[in-house]
Amino acid sequence: MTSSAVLALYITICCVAFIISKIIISVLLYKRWARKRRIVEESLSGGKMVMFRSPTTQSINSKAFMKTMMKLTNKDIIGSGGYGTVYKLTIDDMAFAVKRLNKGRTERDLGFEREVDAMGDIKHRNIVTLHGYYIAPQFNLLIYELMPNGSLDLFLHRRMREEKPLEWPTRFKIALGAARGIAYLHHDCIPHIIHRDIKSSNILLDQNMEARVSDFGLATLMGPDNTHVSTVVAGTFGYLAPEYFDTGKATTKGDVYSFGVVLLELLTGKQPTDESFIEEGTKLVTWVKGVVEDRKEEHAVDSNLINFPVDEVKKVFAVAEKCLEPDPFKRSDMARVVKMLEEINSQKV
Ligand SMILES: Nc1ncnc2c1ncn2[C@@H]1O[C@H](COP(=O)(O)OP(=O)(O)OP(=O)(O)O)[C@@H](O)[C@H]1O
Repeated sequence: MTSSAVLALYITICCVAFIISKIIISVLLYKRWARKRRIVEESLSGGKMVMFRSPTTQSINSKAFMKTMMKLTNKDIIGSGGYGTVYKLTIDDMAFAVKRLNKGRTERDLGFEREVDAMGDIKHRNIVTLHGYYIAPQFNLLIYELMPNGSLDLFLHRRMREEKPLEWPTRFKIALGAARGIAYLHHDCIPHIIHRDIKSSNILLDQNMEARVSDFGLATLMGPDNTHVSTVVAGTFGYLAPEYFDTGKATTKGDVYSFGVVLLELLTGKQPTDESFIEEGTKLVTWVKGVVEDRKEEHAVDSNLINFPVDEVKKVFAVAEKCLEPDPFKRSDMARVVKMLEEINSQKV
């Protein structure tokens, strides 16, 4: 074969290979697109979307919402917990936090039902708003308002180096707001609601750093004549009231204890399960108790707090102690806790 014939053969082979590879890539891309479309259609077909009526959501089209939902990727994840993954979803310039719970494990399905039952009717400035939900054969979604400042634990314990620590007035505002939210659940909702998982990662912060109680996956509705609800022990280690381990009974006083632990986090900047406590064979609640008894509260205050009103901080330590009273009958209820914090607030100079 002449050299020009060889060259022509090479060029032909290259062209054919190029065209075949293009065809293969196109087929693969088409298959991927078709699979995605099928997933969207399947989830849209068997599912039911419910949006609660509100000025924010009335213009939202469920199909468009679900299509946007299906396009979310790992980049859109803003958090994840024991029950699901939380994504940020923006549609028509409105931002939502969408919690996706894969179906299959009964406790997750129960968590979803509890959350919808407990939160469906709640409207309170210190409780995160549930805008709606979606039920499909493979998964469930909970659609919340997005809290731009994330959760309190991020600010207290998982802060980036360059971020400023929370100042005392903000900490106090968060404490009072969270207390009002929990008191509303205990005293004003009918039936009363026990949250059962009060902790700093379930206190979210809006654009003004106002506290909003969230995550009602363990919440329990209390019948009108009940004082407690018997359950298996659930909740988060470090926040559970001592009597809960013995009795397995969820009561509003259990939430008060957990709120006391959150107050200690705000005051000391320490996590209830801080490694240093485990090494010393103690825990945050016991350590603070000793410090308060010795009247040395200043030594326990978060070292990130440079300027703080000593008297006010001591009074908040005293409120925390009332929440952490080991005997639930002697422990204050949430209405009393709000009152004590409001009194401290009104005495500010
Ligand atoms: N409405 C929201 N707005 C902004 N961020 C949110 C919202 N809801 C949840 N998040 C973020 O997602 C994280 C996970 O929330 P989720 O309620 O699923 O779990 P958790 O409370 O952290 O843990 P667990 O479920 O194990 O108790 C939160 O800590 C928070 O940072």
